[in-house]
Amino acid sequence: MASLHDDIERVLWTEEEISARVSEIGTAVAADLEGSSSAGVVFVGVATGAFLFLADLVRRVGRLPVEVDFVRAESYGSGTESNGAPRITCDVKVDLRGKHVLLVEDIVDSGNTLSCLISHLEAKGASSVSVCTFLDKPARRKVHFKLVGDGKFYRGFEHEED
Ligand SMILES: O=P(O)(O)OC[C@H]1O[C@H](OP(=O)(O)OP(=O)(O)O)[C@H](O)[C@@H]1O
Repeated sequence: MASLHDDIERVLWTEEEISARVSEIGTAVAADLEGSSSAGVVFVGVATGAFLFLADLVRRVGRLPVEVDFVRAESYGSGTESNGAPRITCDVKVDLRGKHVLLVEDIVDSGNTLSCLISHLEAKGASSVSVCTFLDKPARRKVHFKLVGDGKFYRGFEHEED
């Protein structure tokens, strides 16, 4: 079985840099969502890519009470180009009505997946939808997404290369 490390061409950020950045985001998210905690805060990870970032983030939000769930959206075939029509193949189980959702991604590229998932979570009754992505590639954006309510956009790192 291939190792996760077999695909790594070069290191962009060290473990220490990533850890420090995730701590900064966790602190910011906790401060922003503290006042919303009585309504309920749900972190929704986009499976499967976001699972490690989500786990790291949850450990960095201090005492903010959060529920955790996952959603899966499939937009890529065997290649690396989005086909523009993500399909939700595994949905959240938590009741999102009236709650504040933080959608946690590993990468935002074309924006197709995010746009689809934000609409989906809004339709499930979330009163706000924020987004937190480990990596953002704004130069590759094809779809502009709109956050819900007083939702915010958090990014760990920005990268312009393919
Ligand atoms: O902005 P977009 O162009 O929509 O691309 C971003 C999406 O693509 C990747 O998921 P992928 O479909 O590769 O699934 P995976 O996380 O299970 O690998 C990534 O995890 C995002 O969900």
